[in-house]
Amino acid sequence: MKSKHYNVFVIGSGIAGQTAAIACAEKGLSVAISDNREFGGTCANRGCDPKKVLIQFSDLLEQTQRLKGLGVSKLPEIDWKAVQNFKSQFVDAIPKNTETNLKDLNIDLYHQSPEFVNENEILVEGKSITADYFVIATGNIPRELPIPGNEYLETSDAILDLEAIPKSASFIGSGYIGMEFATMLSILGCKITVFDYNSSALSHFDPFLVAQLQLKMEELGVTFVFNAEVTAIEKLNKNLRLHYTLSGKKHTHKSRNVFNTAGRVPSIGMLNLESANIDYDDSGIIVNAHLQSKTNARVYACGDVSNASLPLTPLSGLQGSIVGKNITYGNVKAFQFPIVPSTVFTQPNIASVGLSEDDAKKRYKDIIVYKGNLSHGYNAKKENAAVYAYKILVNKRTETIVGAHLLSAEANETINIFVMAMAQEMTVSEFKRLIFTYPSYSIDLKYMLKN
Ligand SMILES: Cc1cc2nc3c(=O)[nH]c(=O)nc-3n(C[C@H](O)[C@H](O)[C@H](O)COP(=O)(O)OP(=O)(O)OC[C@H]3O[C@@H](n4cnc5c(N)ncnc54)[C@H](O)[C@@H]3O)c2cc1C
Ligand SMILES: NC(=O)c1ccc[n+]([C@@H]2O[C@H](COP(=O)([O-])OP(=O)(O)OC[C@H]3O[C@@H](n4cnc5c(N)ncnc54)[C@H](O)[C@@H]3O)[C@@H](O)[C@H]2O)c1
Repeated sequence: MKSKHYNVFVIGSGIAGQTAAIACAEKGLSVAISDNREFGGTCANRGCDPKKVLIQFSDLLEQTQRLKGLGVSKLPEIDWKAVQNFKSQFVDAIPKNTETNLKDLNIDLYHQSPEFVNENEILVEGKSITADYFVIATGNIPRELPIPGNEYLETSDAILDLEAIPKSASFIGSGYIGMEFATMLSILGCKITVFDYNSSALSHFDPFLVAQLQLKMEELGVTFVFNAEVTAIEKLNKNLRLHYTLSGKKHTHKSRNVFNTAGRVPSIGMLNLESANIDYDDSGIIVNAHLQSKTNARVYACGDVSNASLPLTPLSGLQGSIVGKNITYGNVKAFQFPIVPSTVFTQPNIASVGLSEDDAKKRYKDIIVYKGNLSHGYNAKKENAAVYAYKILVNKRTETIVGAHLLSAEANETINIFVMAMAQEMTVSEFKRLIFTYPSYSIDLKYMLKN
Protein backbone atom coordinates (compact mmCIF):
# COMPACT_ATOMS: atom_id res chain seq x y z
CA MET A 1 0.00 0.00 0.00
CA LYS A 2 1.24 3.48 -0.89
CA SER A 3 1.91 5.82 2.00
CA LYS A 4 2.25 9.55 2.35
CA HIS A 5 2.85 12.15 5.07
CA TYR A 6 1.40 15.67 5.36
CA ASN A 7 1.76 18.34 7.98
CA VAL A 8 -2.04 18.72 7.99
CA PHE A 9 -4.85 16.51 6.70
CA VAL A 10 -8.29 18.15 6.70
CA ILE A 11 -11.48 16.10 6.49
CA GLY A 12 -14.39 18.11 5.08
CA SER A 13 -14.29 20.95 2.53
CA GLY A 14 -17.04 23.22 3.91
CA ILE A 15 -16.38 26.68 5.24
CA ALA A 16 -14.66 25.33 8.39
CA GLY A 17 -12.36 22.82 6.64
CA GLN A 18 -11.49 25.11 3.74
CA THR A 19 -10.64 28.01 6.03
CA ALA A 20 -8.35 25.84 8.18
CA ALA A 21 -6.70 24.21 5.14
CA ILE A 22 -6.04 27.53 3.40
CA ALA A 23 -4.62 29.12 6.57
CA CYS A 24 -2.17 26.22 6.96
CA ALA A 25 -1.20 26.10 3.26
CA GLU A 26 -0.58 29.85 3.21
CA LYS A 27 1.95 29.38 6.01
CA GLY A 28 3.87 26.85 3.90
CA LEU A 29 2.65 23.63 5.53
CA SER A 30 1.96 20.58 3.34
CA VAL A 31 -1.81 20.15 3.35
CA ALA A 32 -4.38 17.70 1.98
CA ILE A 33 -8.17 17.85 2.17
CA SER A 34 -10.78 15.18 1.54
CA ASP A 35 -14.52 15.25 0.95
CA ASN A 36 -16.85 12.39 0.15
CA ARG A 37 -19.32 14.70 -1.63
CA GLU A 38 -18.93 17.66 -3.97
CA PHE A 39 -16.34 20.15 -2.68
CA GLY A 40 -17.54 23.36 -1.03
CA GLY A 41 -19.69 22.12 1.86
CA THR A 42 -23.29 22.48 2.92
CA CYS A 43 -23.82 26.25 2.97
CA ALA A 44 -22.72 26.92 -0.60
CA ASN A 45 -23.91 23.69 -2.25
CA ARG A 46 -27.08 22.68 -0.40
CA GLY A 47 -27.75 25.13 2.43
CA CYS A 48 -27.90 28.84 3.05
CA ASP A 49 -26.94 30.14 -0.38
CA PRO A 50 -29.19 28.14 -2.76
CA LYS A 51 -31.97 28.37 -0.17
CA LYS A 52 -31.99 32.16 -0.21
CA VAL A 53 -31.94 32.22 -4.01
CA LEU A 54 -35.17 30.19 -4.00
CA ILE A 55 -36.81 31.91 -1.06
CA GLN A 56 -36.51 35.35 -2.61
CA PHE A 57 -39.11 34.24 -5.17
CA SER A 58 -41.66 33.13 -2.59
CA ASP A 59 -40.92 36.34 -0.65
CA LEU A 60 -41.65 38.33 -3.79
CA LEU A 61 -44.93 36.53 -4.31
CA GLU A 62 -46.00 36.95 -0.68
CA GLN A 63 -45.14 40.65 -0.82
CA THR A 64 -47.26 41.19 -3.93
CA GLN A 65 -50.10 39.10 -2.47
CA ARG A 66 -50.21 41.58 0.42
CA LEU A 67 -50.35 44.50 -1.99
CA LYS A 68 -52.97 42.99 -4.26
CA GLY A 69 -55.79 45.47 -4.70
CA LEU A 70 -53.60 48.26 -3.34
CA GLY A 71 -51.76 48.82 -6.58
CA VAL A 72 -50.91 45.30 -7.65
CA SER A 73 -53.61 43.98 -9.96
CA LYS A 74 -51.96 40.80 -11.14
CA LEU A 75 -49.70 38.53 -9.13
CA PRO A 76 -46.36 37.56 -10.70
CA GLU A 77 -46.16 34.07 -12.11
CA ILE A 78 -43.20 32.13 -10.75
CA ASP A 79 -41.53 30.01 -13.41
CA TRP A 80 -40.03 27.35 -11.13
CA LYS A 81 -37.91 25.79 -13.87
CA ALA A 82 -36.30 29.16 -14.55
CA VAL A 83 -35.82 29.71 -10.82
CA GLN A 84 -34.02 26.37 -10.58
CA ASN A 85 -31.82 27.28 -13.56
CA PHE A 86 -30.99 30.60 -11.93
CA LYS A 87 -30.08 28.79 -8.69
CA SER A 88 -27.89 26.35 -10.63
CA GLN A 89 -25.82 29.25 -11.95
CA PHE A 90 -24.68 29.82 -8.36
CA VAL A 91 -24.40 26.26 -7.16
CA ASP A 92 -23.00 24.36 -10.13
CA ALA A 93 -19.78 26.35 -10.16
CA ILE A 94 -19.04 25.85 -6.45
CA PRO A 95 -17.33 22.42 -6.42
CA LYS A 96 -14.98 23.14 -9.31
CA ASN A 97 -14.12 26.65 -8.11
CA THR A 98 -13.47 25.33 -4.61
CA GLU A 99 -11.18 22.60 -5.94
CA THR A 100 -9.30 25.08 -8.15
CA ASN A 101 -8.77 27.51 -5.26
CA LEU A 102 -7.42 24.74 -3.05
CA LYS A 103 -5.22 23.24 -5.77
CA ASP A 104 -3.76 26.69 -6.53
CA LEU A 105 -2.43 26.64 -2.98
CA ASN A 106 -0.80 23.22 -3.59
CA ILE A 107 -3.34 21.49 -1.39
CA ASP A 108 -3.81 17.81 -2.38
CA LEU A 109 -7.44 16.76 -2.86
CA TYR A 110 -9.05 13.41 -1.99
CA HIS A 111 -12.61 12.41 -2.85
CA GLN A 112 -13.48 9.80 -0.26
CA SER A 113 -14.19 9.49 3.43
CA PRO A 114 -10.98 8.62 5.26
CA GLU A 115 -11.00 6.12 8.07
CA PHE A 116 -8.70 6.38 11.09
CA VAL A 117 -6.47 3.36 11.64
CA ASN A 118 -4.71 4.68 14.72
CA GLU A 119 -3.97 8.01 16.43
CA ASN A 120 -1.93 9.40 13.53
CA GLU A 121 -2.85 7.36 10.49
CA ILE A 122 -5.81 7.25 8.12
CA LEU A 123 -6.70 5.19 5.10
CA VAL A 124 -8.08 7.04 2.08
CA GLU A 125 -8.27 6.16 -1.62
CA GLY A 126 -6.19 3.07 -0.91
CA LYS A 127 -3.33 5.06 0.66
CA SER A 128 -2.02 5.02 4.20
CA ILE A 129 -1.59 8.62 5.25
CA THR A 130 0.07 10.00 8.36
CA ALA A 131 -0.04 13.65 9.41
CA ASP A 132 1.29 15.89 12.13
CA TYR A 133 -2.26 17.17 12.56
CA PHE A 134 -5.73 16.13 11.43
CA VAL A 135 -8.62 18.58 11.21
CA ILE A 136 -12.10 17.11 11.35
CA ALA A 137 -14.59 19.51 9.75
CA THR A 138 -17.23 17.12 8.46
CA GLY A 139 -20.28 19.16 9.46
CA ASN A 140 -23.75 17.79 10.18
CA ILE A 141 -26.07 15.48 8.28
CA PRO A 142 -29.84 14.95 8.63
CA ARG A 143 -30.88 12.89 11.66
CA GLU A 144 -32.21 9.51 10.54
CA LEU A 145 -35.67 8.71 11.83
CA PRO A 146 -35.87 5.04 12.84
CA ILE A 147 -39.43 4.43 11.62
CA PRO A 148 -40.84 1.95 9.10
CA GLY A 149 -40.91 3.51 5.64
CA ASN A 150 -38.12 5.98 6.36
CA GLU A 151 -36.72 5.20 2.90
CA TYR A 152 -39.51 7.43 1.51
CA LEU A 153 -38.41 10.44 3.56
CA GLU A 154 -36.57 13.20 1.74
CA THR A 155 -34.26 15.86 3.14
CA SER A 156 -33.57 19.54 2.47
CA ASP A 157 -31.31 18.48 -0.43
CA ALA A 158 -34.42 17.27 -2.28
CA ILE A 159 -36.41 20.42 -1.50
CA LEU A 160 -33.67 22.57 -2.98
CA ASP A 161 -33.74 20.49 -6.17
CA LEU A 162 -37.51 20.13 -6.59
CA GLU A 163 -38.34 20.08 -10.31
CA ALA A 164 -41.89 21.25 -9.64
CA ILE A 165 -43.85 22.47 -6.63
CA PRO A 166 -45.72 19.46 -5.25
CA LYS A 167 -49.47 19.65 -4.59
CA SER A 168 -48.95 18.74 -0.94
CA ALA A 169 -46.08 18.01 1.41
CA SER A 170 -45.51 17.14 5.06
CA PHE A 171 -42.59 18.13 7.23
CA ILE A 172 -41.40 16.21 10.27
CA GLY A 173 -39.81 18.90 12.42
CA SER A 174 -40.62 22.59 12.83
CA GLY A 175 -37.10 23.91 13.39
CA TYR A 176 -35.13 26.22 11.13
CA ILE A 177 -35.25 24.04 8.02
CA GLY A 178 -38.87 22.89 8.39
CA MET A 179 -40.19 26.40 9.00
CA GLU A 180 -38.21 28.03 6.19
CA PHE A 181 -39.18 25.51 3.52
CA ALA A 182 -42.77 25.10 4.79
CA THR A 183 -43.19 28.86 4.33
CA MET A 184 -41.60 28.86 0.90
CA LEU A 185 -43.58 25.92 -0.48
CA SER A 186 -46.83 27.10 1.04
CA ILE A 187 -46.56 30.52 -0.61
CA LEU A 188 -45.78 28.75 -3.89
CA GLY A 189 -49.05 26.84 -3.69
CA CYS A 190 -48.22 23.59 -1.90
CA LYS A 191 -50.56 22.37 0.86
CA ILE A 192 -48.27 21.99 3.88
CA THR A 193 -48.65 20.10 7.14
CA VAL A 194 -45.91 20.34 9.74
CA PHE A 195 -45.55 17.68 12.46
CA ASP A 196 -43.41 18.13 15.54
CA TYR A 197 -43.09 16.08 18.72
CA ASN A 198 -42.60 19.33 20.61
CA SER A 199 -45.52 21.50 21.75
CA SER A 200 -44.47 24.46 19.57
CA ALA A 201 -42.26 25.42 16.66
CA LEU A 202 -38.76 26.93 16.84
CA SER A 203 -38.23 26.09 20.48
CA HIS A 204 -35.03 28.19 20.68
CA PHE A 205 -36.83 31.37 19.67
CA ASP A 206 -38.99 33.73 21.71
CA PRO A 207 -42.47 32.21 22.22
CA PHE A 208 -44.21 35.62 21.98
CA LEU A 209 -42.84 36.02 18.45
CA VAL A 210 -43.10 32.36 17.44
CA ALA A 211 -46.83 32.35 18.26
CA GLN A 212 -47.39 35.28 15.88
CA LEU A 213 -45.26 33.69 13.18
CA GLN A 214 -47.25 30.48 13.52
CA LEU A 215 -50.54 32.39 13.06
CA LYS A 216 -49.15 34.06 9.96
CA MET A 217 -48.04 30.71 8.53
CA GLU A 218 -51.48 29.27 9.25
CA GLU A 219 -52.96 32.16 7.27
CA LEU A 220 -50.63 31.18 4.43
CA GLY A 221 -52.18 27.71 4.55
CA VAL A 222 -49.78 25.76 6.78
CA THR A 223 -51.28 23.30 9.27
CA PHE A 224 -49.31 22.47 12.41
CA VAL A 225 -49.65 19.25 14.35
CA PHE A 226 -47.73 19.50 17.63
CA ASN A 227 -47.08 16.81 20.27
CA ALA A 228 -47.25 14.33 17.40
CA GLU A 229 -45.26 11.12 17.27
CA VAL A 230 -44.69 10.11 13.67
CA THR A 231 -44.65 6.31 13.66
CA ALA A 232 -44.43 5.21 10.00
CA ILE A 233 -44.48 6.25 6.36
CA GLU A 234 -46.43 4.16 3.90
CA LYS A 235 -46.12 4.31 0.12
CA LEU A 236 -49.38 4.71 -1.77
CA ASN A 237 -49.83 5.03 -5.50
CA LYS A 238 -48.95 8.70 -5.93
CA ASN A 239 -48.86 9.83 -2.33
CA LEU A 240 -47.28 8.90 0.96
CA ARG A 241 -49.31 8.16 4.06
CA LEU A 242 -47.80 9.42 7.29
CA HIS A 243 -48.89 7.58 10.43
CA TYR A 244 -48.77 9.44 13.73
CA THR A 245 -50.15 9.34 17.25
CA LEU A 246 -51.59 12.30 19.07
CA SER A 247 -52.70 12.04 22.71
CA GLY A 248 -52.52 8.25 22.42
CA LYS A 249 -54.79 8.12 19.34
CA LYS A 250 -53.64 6.89 15.94
CA HIS A 251 -54.05 9.16 12.90
CA THR A 252 -52.88 9.27 9.29
CA HIS A 253 -52.14 12.06 6.84
CA LYS A 254 -51.66 11.88 3.07
CA SER A 255 -49.29 14.05 1.02
CA ARG A 256 -47.08 13.85 -2.08
CA ASN A 257 -43.77 14.26 -0.26
CA VAL A 258 -42.66 13.88 3.32
CA PHE A 259 -39.56 15.83 4.32
CA ASN A 260 -37.43 14.88 7.27
CA THR A 261 -36.53 18.18 8.94
CA ALA A 262 -36.11 16.69 12.40
CA GLY A 263 -32.64 18.10 13.03
CA ARG A 264 -29.07 17.40 11.99
CA VAL A 265 -26.37 15.34 13.71
CA PRO A 266 -22.54 15.30 13.47
CA SER A 267 -21.20 13.50 10.40
CA ILE A 268 -18.74 11.18 12.14
CA GLY A 269 -20.09 7.70 11.45
CA MET A 270 -17.57 6.81 8.71
CA LEU A 271 -14.41 8.04 10.41
CA ASN A 272 -13.73 5.20 12.86
CA LEU A 273 -12.93 7.71 15.60
CA GLU A 274 -12.52 4.98 18.24
CA SER A 275 -9.33 3.70 16.58
CA ALA A 276 -7.79 7.15 16.93
CA ASN A 277 -8.94 7.69 20.53
CA ILE A 278 -11.08 10.70 19.59
CA ASP A 279 -13.91 11.27 22.06
CA TYR A 280 -17.31 12.44 20.85
CA ASP A 281 -20.89 12.64 22.02
CA ASP A 282 -24.25 13.49 20.41
CA SER A 283 -23.21 17.12 19.98
CA GLY A 284 -20.01 16.27 18.12
CA ILE A 285 -16.29 15.87 18.69
CA ILE A 286 -15.33 16.92 22.19
CA VAL A 287 -12.79 19.73 21.99
CA ASN A 288 -10.95 22.01 24.41
CA ALA A 289 -10.81 25.80 24.18
CA HIS A 290 -8.25 25.52 21.35
CA LEU A 291 -10.68 23.31 19.42
CA GLN A 292 -8.34 20.36 19.90
CA SER A 293 -9.67 16.89 20.69
CA LYS A 294 -9.47 16.38 24.45
CA THR A 295 -8.25 12.82 23.93
CA ASN A 296 -5.97 13.04 20.86
CA ALA A 297 -3.84 16.20 20.66
CA ARG A 298 -3.06 15.64 16.96
CA VAL A 299 -6.70 16.22 16.11
CA TYR A 300 -8.61 19.49 15.88
CA ALA A 301 -12.33 19.76 15.11
CA CYS A 302 -14.12 22.85 13.86
CA GLY A 303 -17.49 23.96 12.55
CA ASP A 304 -20.77 22.10 12.95
CA VAL A 305 -19.02 18.84 13.87
CA SER A 306 -17.28 20.24 16.95
CA ASN A 307 -19.19 20.22 20.22
CA ALA A 308 -18.14 23.85 20.73
CA SER A 309 -20.14 25.33 17.87
CA LEU A 310 -23.66 26.25 16.91
CA PRO A 311 -24.51 24.99 13.42
CA LEU A 312 -24.29 28.35 11.67
CA THR A 313 -21.99 29.34 8.81
CA PRO A 314 -20.30 32.38 10.40
CA LEU A 315 -19.30 30.33 13.46
CA SER A 316 -17.92 27.49 11.33
CA GLY A 317 -15.75 29.97 9.42
CA LEU A 318 -14.52 31.52 12.66
CA GLN A 319 -13.63 28.12 14.11
CA GLY A 320 -11.80 27.10 10.91
CA SER A 321 -9.65 30.20 11.10
CA ILE A 322 -8.87 29.59 14.80
CA VAL A 323 -7.80 26.01 14.07
CA GLY A 324 -5.58 27.29 11.21
CA LYS A 325 -3.87 29.70 13.65
CA ASN A 326 -3.52 27.10 16.41
CA ILE A 327 -1.86 24.61 14.07
CA THR A 328 0.51 27.10 12.46
CA TYR A 329 1.48 29.04 15.61
CA GLY A 330 0.86 26.46 18.35
CA ASN A 331 -2.40 26.89 20.26
CA VAL A 332 -2.31 30.68 20.30
CA LYS A 333 -6.05 31.29 20.18
CA ALA A 334 -8.86 30.05 22.40
CA PHE A 335 -12.37 29.92 21.00
CA GLN A 336 -14.75 32.15 22.90
CA PHE A 337 -18.38 32.30 21.95
CA PRO A 338 -18.92 35.63 20.21
CA ILE A 339 -22.27 37.39 20.11
CA VAL A 340 -24.10 35.22 17.57
CA PRO A 341 -27.25 36.42 15.80
CA SER A 342 -29.41 34.07 13.80
CA THR A 343 -32.37 34.41 11.46
CA VAL A 344 -35.01 31.98 10.33
CA PHE A 345 -35.96 33.01 6.79
CA THR A 346 -39.69 32.60 7.18
CA GLN A 347 -42.15 35.29 6.07
CA PRO A 348 -41.69 37.50 8.03
CA ASN A 349 -38.19 36.65 9.28
CA ILE A 350 -37.68 35.81 12.92
CA ALA A 351 -34.26 36.84 14.21
CA SER A 352 -32.57 36.74 17.55
CA VAL A 353 -29.37 37.69 19.33
CA GLY A 354 -28.24 37.36 22.94
CA LEU A 355 -30.26 36.03 25.83
CA SER A 356 -33.83 34.80 25.89
CA GLU A 357 -36.16 36.40 28.43
CA ASP A 358 -35.90 33.38 30.76
CA ASP A 359 -32.09 33.30 30.60
CA ALA A 360 -31.81 37.06 31.05
CA LYS A 361 -33.98 36.84 34.17
CA LYS A 362 -31.77 34.07 35.54
CA ARG A 363 -28.55 35.93 34.74
CA TYR A 364 -29.41 39.47 35.92
CA LYS A 365 -31.17 40.80 39.00
CA ASP A 366 -33.41 43.30 37.19
CA ILE A 367 -34.42 43.10 33.57
CA ILE A 368 -36.46 45.59 31.57
CA VAL A 369 -38.53 43.88 28.89
CA TYR A 370 -39.49 46.05 25.93
CA LYS A 371 -42.09 44.00 24.13
CA GLY A 372 -44.72 44.90 21.60
CA ASN A 373 -46.31 44.96 18.27
CA LEU A 374 -45.55 47.40 15.49
CA SER A 375 -48.19 46.17 13.07
CA HIS A 376 -49.89 49.57 13.46
CA GLY A 377 -46.65 51.41 12.61
CA TYR A 378 -45.62 53.02 9.36
CA ASN A 379 -43.48 50.19 7.95
CA ALA A 380 -46.03 47.44 8.53
CA LYS A 381 -48.88 49.59 7.24
CA LYS A 382 -46.92 50.61 4.14
CA GLU A 383 -46.46 46.98 3.14
CA ASN A 384 -49.84 45.88 4.48
CA ALA A 385 -48.17 43.40 6.83
CA ALA A 386 -50.26 42.10 9.69
CA VAL A 387 -47.29 40.94 11.75
CA TYR A 388 -44.39 42.96 13.13
CA ALA A 389 -43.31 42.31 16.71
CA TYR A 390 -40.31 42.56 19.00
CA LYS A 391 -38.92 41.83 22.43
CA ILE A 392 -35.78 43.60 23.67
CA LEU A 393 -34.17 42.75 27.01
CA VAL A 394 -32.16 45.30 28.93
CA ASN A 395 -30.11 44.87 32.10
CA LYS A 396 -31.64 47.56 34.32
CA ARG A 397 -28.45 48.20 36.34
CA THR A 398 -26.16 48.90 33.35
CA GLU A 399 -28.89 49.94 30.88
CA THR A 400 -27.24 47.67 28.26
CA ILE A 401 -29.08 45.45 25.79
CA VAL A 402 -28.62 41.76 26.62
CA GLY A 403 -31.05 40.19 24.15
CA ALA A 404 -33.06 41.21 21.08
CA HIS A 405 -35.77 39.26 19.28
CA LEU A 406 -37.44 40.54 16.12
CA LEU A 407 -40.21 39.38 13.82
CA SER A 408 -40.34 41.50 10.69
CA ALA A 409 -39.75 41.55 6.95
CA GLU A 410 -36.28 43.02 7.56
CA ALA A 411 -35.37 41.30 10.83
CA ASN A 412 -32.51 39.41 9.16
CA GLU A 413 -30.79 42.76 8.58
CA THR A 414 -31.90 44.86 11.55
CA ILE A 415 -30.83 42.21 14.08
CA ASN A 416 -27.23 43.02 13.08
CA ILE A 417 -27.67 46.54 14.46
CA PHE A 418 -28.36 45.01 17.86
CA VAL A 419 -25.24 42.85 17.44
CA MET A 420 -23.18 46.01 17.10
CA ALA A 421 -24.91 47.70 20.02
CA MET A 422 -24.31 44.66 22.21
CA ALA A 423 -20.69 44.27 21.12
CA GLN A 424 -20.09 47.92 22.00
CA GLU A 425 -22.02 47.48 25.27
CA MET A 426 -24.06 50.51 24.31
CA THR A 427 -26.60 51.78 26.80
CA VAL A 428 -30.17 52.31 25.70
CA SER A 429 -29.67 56.09 25.93
CA GLU A 430 -26.57 55.91 23.72
CA PHE A 431 -28.43 53.73 21.22
CA LYS A 432 -31.36 56.11 21.08
CA ARG A 433 -29.04 59.07 20.44
CA LEU A 434 -27.89 57.49 17.14
CA ILE A 435 -29.38 58.93 13.98
CA PHE A 436 -30.67 56.36 11.50
CA THR A 437 -32.15 56.99 8.06
CA TYR A 438 -35.88 57.61 7.73
CA PRO A 439 -38.03 55.85 6.68
CA SER A 440 -36.28 52.60 7.51
CA TYR A 441 -36.70 49.49 9.59
CA SER A 442 -33.58 50.45 11.55
CA ILE A 443 -35.20 53.54 12.96
CA ASP A 444 -38.01 51.37 14.36
CA LEU A 445 -35.43 49.82 16.71
CA LYS A 446 -35.15 53.10 18.61
CA TYR A 447 -38.93 53.29 18.84
CA MET A 448 -38.99 49.77 20.32
CA LEU A 449 -36.90 51.05 23.23
CA LYS A 450 -39.39 53.76 24.19
CA ASN A 451 -40.75 53.46 27.69
C1 LIG B 1 -30.92 23.67 4.24
C2 LIG B 1 -29.93 24.40 5.13
C3 LIG B 1 -30.00 25.77 5.25
C4 LIG B 1 -29.10 26.45 6.06
N1 LIG B 1 -29.21 27.81 6.15
C5 LIG B 1 -28.33 28.50 6.92
C6 LIG B 1 -28.39 29.93 6.99
O1 LIG B 1 -29.25 30.56 6.38
N2 LIG B 1 -27.47 30.56 7.76
C7 LIG B 1 -26.51 29.88 8.46
O2 LIG B 1 -25.68 30.53 9.13
N3 LIG B 1 -26.43 28.53 8.41
C8 LIG B 1 -27.32 27.82 7.66
N4 LIG B 1 -27.24 26.46 7.59
C9 LIG B 1 -26.16 25.78 8.37
C10 LIG B 1 -24.82 25.90 7.62
O3 LIG B 1 -24.98 25.39 6.32
C11 LIG B 1 -23.75 25.13 8.38
O4 LIG B 1 -23.65 25.64 9.70
C12 LIG B 1 -22.38 25.26 7.70
O5 LIG B 1 -22.43 24.88 6.36
C13 LIG B 1 -21.37 24.39 8.45
O6 LIG B 1 -20.11 24.46 7.85
P1 LIG B 1 -19.04 23.32 8.15
O7 LIG B 1 -17.85 23.65 7.33
O8 LIG B 1 -18.89 23.13 9.59
O9 LIG B 1 -19.73 21.99 7.60
P2 LIG B 1 -20.25 21.65 6.14
O10 LIG B 1 -20.45 22.86 5.31
O11 LIG B 1 -21.39 20.73 6.34
O12 LIG B 1 -19.02 20.87 5.50
C14 LIG B 1 -18.68 19.58 5.87
C15 LIG B 1 -18.11 18.87 4.66
O13 LIG B 1 -17.60 17.60 5.09
C16 LIG B 1 -18.00 16.61 4.17
N5 LIG B 1 -18.02 15.32 4.88
C17 LIG B 1 -18.95 14.86 5.76
N6 LIG B 1 -18.62 13.66 6.22
C18 LIG B 1 -17.44 13.33 5.61
C19 LIG B 1 -16.58 12.21 5.65
N7 LIG B 1 -16.84 11.16 6.43
N8 LIG B 1 -15.47 12.22 4.90
C20 LIG B 1 -15.17 13.27 4.09
N9 LIG B 1 -15.95 14.37 4.01
C21 LIG B 1 -17.06 14.40 4.76
C22 LIG B 1 -19.33 17.06 3.64
O14 LIG B 1 -19.59 16.49 2.37
C23 LIG B 1 -19.14 18.58 3.59
O15 LIG B 1 -18.69 19.00 2.33
C24 LIG B 1 -28.11 25.74 6.78
C25 LIG B 1 -28.03 24.35 6.67
C26 LIG B 1 -28.93 23.69 5.85
C27 LIG B 1 -28.83 22.19 5.74
N1 LIG C 1 -31.40 30.28 8.81
C1 LIG C 1 -30.44 29.59 9.41
O1 LIG C 1 -29.52 30.13 10.01
C2 LIG C 1 -30.47 28.10 9.35
C3 LIG C 1 -31.30 27.46 8.44
C4 LIG C 1 -31.30 26.07 8.41
C5 LIG C 1 -30.50 25.37 9.30
N2 LIG C 1 -29.72 26.03 10.16
C6 LIG C 1 -28.92 25.30 11.17
O2 LIG C 1 -29.09 23.91 11.00
C7 LIG C 1 -29.50 23.31 12.22
C8 LIG C 1 -30.44 22.18 11.92
O3 LIG C 1 -31.71 22.68 11.49
P1 LIG C 1 -32.99 21.76 11.56
O4 LIG C 1 -34.17 22.56 11.17
O5 LIG C 1 -32.67 20.50 10.87
O6 LIG C 1 -33.04 21.37 13.09
P2 LIG C 1 -33.70 22.10 14.36
O7 LIG C 1 -32.98 21.52 15.51
O8 LIG C 1 -33.75 23.57 14.20
O9 LIG C 1 -35.21 21.59 14.35
C9 LIG C 1 -35.56 20.25 14.44
C10 LIG C 1 -37.04 20.16 14.81
O10 LIG C 1 -37.46 18.82 14.64
C11 LIG C 1 -38.20 18.41 15.76
N3 LIG C 1 -38.05 16.96 15.86
C12 LIG C 1 -36.93 16.25 16.12
N4 LIG C 1 -37.18 14.92 16.07
C13 LIG C 1 -38.49 14.80 15.76
C14 LIG C 1 -39.35 13.68 15.55
N5 LIG C 1 -38.91 12.44 15.65
N6 LIG C 1 -40.64 13.91 15.25
C15 LIG C 1 -41.10 15.19 15.13
N7 LIG C 1 -40.34 16.28 15.31
C16 LIG C 1 -39.05 16.09 15.62
C17 LIG C 1 -37.63 19.21 16.94
O11 LIG C 1 -38.57 19.33 17.98
C18 LIG C 1 -37.33 20.55 16.25
O12 LIG C 1 -38.45 21.40 16.28
C19 LIG C 1 -30.14 24.42 13.04
O13 LIG C 1 -29.91 24.23 14.41
C20 LIG C 1 -29.46 25.67 12.53
O14 LIG C 1 -28.40 26.03 13.37
C21 LIG C 1 -29.70 27.38 10.21
